[in-house]
Amino acid sequence: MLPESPGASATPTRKRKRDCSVVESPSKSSTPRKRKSFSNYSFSESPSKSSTPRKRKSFSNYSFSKSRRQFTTDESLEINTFFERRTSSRKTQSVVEKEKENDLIEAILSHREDGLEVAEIENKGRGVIATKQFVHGEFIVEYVGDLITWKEAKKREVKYASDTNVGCYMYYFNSKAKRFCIDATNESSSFGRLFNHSRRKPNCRTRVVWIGGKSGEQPHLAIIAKRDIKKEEEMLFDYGDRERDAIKENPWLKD
Ligand SMILES: C[S@@+](CC[C@H](N)C(=O)[O-])C[C@H]1O[C@@H](n2cnc3c(N)ncnc32)[C@H](O)[C@@H]1O
Repeated sequence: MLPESPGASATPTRKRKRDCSVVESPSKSSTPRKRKSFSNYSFSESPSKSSTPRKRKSFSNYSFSKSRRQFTTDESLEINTFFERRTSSRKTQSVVEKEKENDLIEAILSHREDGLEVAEIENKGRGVIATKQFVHGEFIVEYVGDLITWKEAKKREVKYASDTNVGCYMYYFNSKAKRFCIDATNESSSFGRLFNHSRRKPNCRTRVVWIGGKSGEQPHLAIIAKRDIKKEEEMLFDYGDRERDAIKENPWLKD
């Protein structure tokens, strides 16, 4: 039995960042004395032109009175019209998270399975090896199988247990307050069902991804890189089974 790996049901935290729009503040050193109170003025020209000799300027929104040596201006205009408004091109955390989610959905729907091959692994039977590098957080493959209820899964387990030639490919998990199982017992060409277990040094983890379809939204299990993975490494995730009886029967669950 492959129960939900730690954290599989957890909703990723999304930290909100404040809006990155900034209004550039004026540089004090370049400000001529007589123009000190900016809040009363608005200029139609950009700050870069402020070094132009005064005589040549033709400001449309204010007039300069020589006698009083004061500017008068249309005060209804805002200070922002003088200072160039800059908007940061950096993405907020929520935008980055949304893009990652969309990438996962795209990878699942397109059945992405590249960069993997099956190999015989000592004492484990078949396993999956990386044929390319994966970066931390990258989608690797979907754990494909029948999506069934826990009740149905328990029934199937009884049936499978009666045949010693049938291995265990049931992945149990909770999501959105419901309990599910993906049964990948039937042989298929999908790599996900052949990932072996490691509790101590897993390089992959699972993540539940809900995708809408004809029959409504359904959970999918994406296997993603828990850290950077080198070519030739075996792909391993933590099956999460901590039950004493299960460990007694399958001592490799401890490793
Ligand atoms: C989901 S299958 C993985 C693919 C399987 N090795 C195969 O050849 O089809 C799970 C089974 O693989 C074996 N297995 C997984 N991880 C193992 C490990 N760390 N050590 C030994 N056997 C392992 C166990 O027999 C387990 O029931």
